[in-house]
Amino acid sequence: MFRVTTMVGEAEKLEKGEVGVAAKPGIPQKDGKKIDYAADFFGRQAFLTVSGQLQLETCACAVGDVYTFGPSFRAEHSHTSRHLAEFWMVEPEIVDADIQDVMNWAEAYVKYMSQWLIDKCCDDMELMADKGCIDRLRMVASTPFERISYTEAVKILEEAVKGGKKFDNKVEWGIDLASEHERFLTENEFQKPVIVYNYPKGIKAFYMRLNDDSKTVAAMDVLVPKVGELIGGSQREERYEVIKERILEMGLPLKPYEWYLDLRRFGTVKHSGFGLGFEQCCCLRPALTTLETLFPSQDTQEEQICN
Ligand SMILES: NC(=O)C[C@H](N)C(=O)O
Repeated sequence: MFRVTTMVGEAEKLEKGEVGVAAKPGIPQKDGKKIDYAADFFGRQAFLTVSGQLQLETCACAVGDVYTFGPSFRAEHSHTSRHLAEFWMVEPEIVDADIQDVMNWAEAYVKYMSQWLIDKCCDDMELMADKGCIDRLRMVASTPFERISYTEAVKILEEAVKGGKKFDNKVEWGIDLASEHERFLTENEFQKPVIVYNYPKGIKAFYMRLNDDSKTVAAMDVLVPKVGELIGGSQREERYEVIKERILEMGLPLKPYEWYLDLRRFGTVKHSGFGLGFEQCCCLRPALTTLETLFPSQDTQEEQICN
């Protein structure tokens, strides 16, 4: 019934220089206003989706709870243990759900998968997994996840720094948490999965619902030991005027989002969703600690191009 497609028309306009790219920092350019794909992440023009979320919101508003499971792409080098240029993501979109509901769903889902693996694959894991793996899964399946706001998370990290803990990345309210901070929270501070919610609006996407303080958005990340971020999600901004303002505030053009804005313009419903990184999820399980070891044929920056 539904297929996520890339916005080829928009990409063509970008290539012809019909969309003002000059205003966008970080996009390589040639001849003044055309995009220089040779200097871009994949070295040539590529049509890749980072998420099916916006289209999925349309489906959810029409037919109720929905999900997709498919490939997603990020312009991230695959040279570290945590990033892949291509990965698979499970993305549910849930109607009549707020940030509390979506945190409950995410926690229940991770617990369910962990328990399922314990019940069905214990023998396999005993054969191939590291020693702590089954215990880790049991802990994830049975322990209530800690829930802290981003502001509380920053306070904990600042206290740790005062106490002598050294991080490579700066800890400051308003800056995104780095992997090392996320792992500190889940592995050292709480020693169990942690859900961090209410992030500063400046570091999150325009579609996340603005909180009453006008500084934070109803976003949440689920962090788990050994992996860091496993899930990212949010309550979606359903108020037409507010989301329009957020798009403009982030320097994005309104035109490509008109169809998305229609979902608010002509009446709407409270809804929320999340994305679970499938490869990250697999790292929680067996003894494989890097994403590359899990997927021998995974696509990297050099290899990945969809024509
Ligand atoms: N469906 C989601 O909320 C996931 C989010 N759009 C992402 O790409 O990470």
